[in-house]
Amino acid sequence: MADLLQLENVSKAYTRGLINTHATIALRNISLTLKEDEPTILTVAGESGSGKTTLAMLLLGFILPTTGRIIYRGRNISTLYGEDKLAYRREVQAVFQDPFAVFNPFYTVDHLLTVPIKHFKLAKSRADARNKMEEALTAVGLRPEDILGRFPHQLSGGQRQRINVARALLLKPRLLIADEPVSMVDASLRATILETLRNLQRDHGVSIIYITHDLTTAYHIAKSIIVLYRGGVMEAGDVDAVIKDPRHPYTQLLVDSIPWPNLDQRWGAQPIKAREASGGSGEGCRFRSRCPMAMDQCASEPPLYEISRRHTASCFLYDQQPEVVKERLSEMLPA
Ligand SMILES: Nc1ncnc2c1ncn2[C@@H]1O[C@H](COP(=O)(O)OP(=O)(O)OP(=O)(O)O)[C@@H](O)[C@H]1O
Repeated sequence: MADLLQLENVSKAYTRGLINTHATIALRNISLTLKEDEPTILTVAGESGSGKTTLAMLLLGFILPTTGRIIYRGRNISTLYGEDKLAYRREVQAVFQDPFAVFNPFYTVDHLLTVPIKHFKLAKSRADARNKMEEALTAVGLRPEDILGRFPHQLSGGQRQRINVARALLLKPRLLIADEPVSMVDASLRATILETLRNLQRDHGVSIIYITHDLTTAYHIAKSIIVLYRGGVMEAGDVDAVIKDPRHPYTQLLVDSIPWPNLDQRWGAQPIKAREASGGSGEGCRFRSRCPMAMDQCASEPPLYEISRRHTASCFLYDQQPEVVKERLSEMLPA
């Protein structure tokens, strides 16, 4: 089976200074393979400075590796020119962290979507262009009639990020580099965007490299994971296995640092009672020992766990302040 993408011992050093040169090794000896006929979601996880964005920049061809090769469908990307380079630019798309940054506030959404259509000559006529925009918006769960004609400030952060995904989808990419796509989006919208990405992989055959510092969202959507630390791969494998049973101390640290409200903690005189103890099953949730919600009683609004494999990342309690957790739990749990 042919490889879609292959990284062979890729390293990247940034050098500065002319006489006393100083090098920062941002990535060292990274190797990975994605198969062409098996669209998948691979997470690249790591703390700040571990080399994640450098990897994204390399994959998008914005910078060149210092050593090693990036092979896309059999071709070294640093040797692509002309039509081949254009095809690579079309087939490998990106969604970045900031859903606001790519929008020009003076233009409507239509403009953002029309530019790639024109640049890559994707449509034969205006009507065809309009159909393609509508198809892409529908594929990411947006209603074209609600979205087209609007200015960026008239949209929510989650809508803007899904429009970014739709823009990528217009180009029928084979590979999507999603660099922290949900980190600037409200917690309640994260699951929707992650679900959109998963649909892209499942229904449109797009492979996704999902870059994040957040292991819960990685666990949520990815099949496999590589964990970066100071530019090197610390651990790699099936996401379930790596997160449930991290072998490397750094991965253990990352897993242990997943924030979660301490439900043993007492606020005031009243202990927080686990709903599990009062009959809920909690089945299906990885954090059921820590979360008081049973799956059928999970109070995420809307009940996001339904679209997630586990309701960890999408649980609205996930990254709330203790005061909010206290308030919401007291509303939901029996006294
Ligand atoms: N243009 C550059 N010149 C010099 N050093 C750089 C440059 N870009 C990144 N670095 C360094 O390379 C290392 C990896 O940076 P990178 O941005 O890839 O990390 P990251 O994991 O994406 O971090 P974050 O999550 O904070 O964005 C860091 O030590 C960073 O300081």
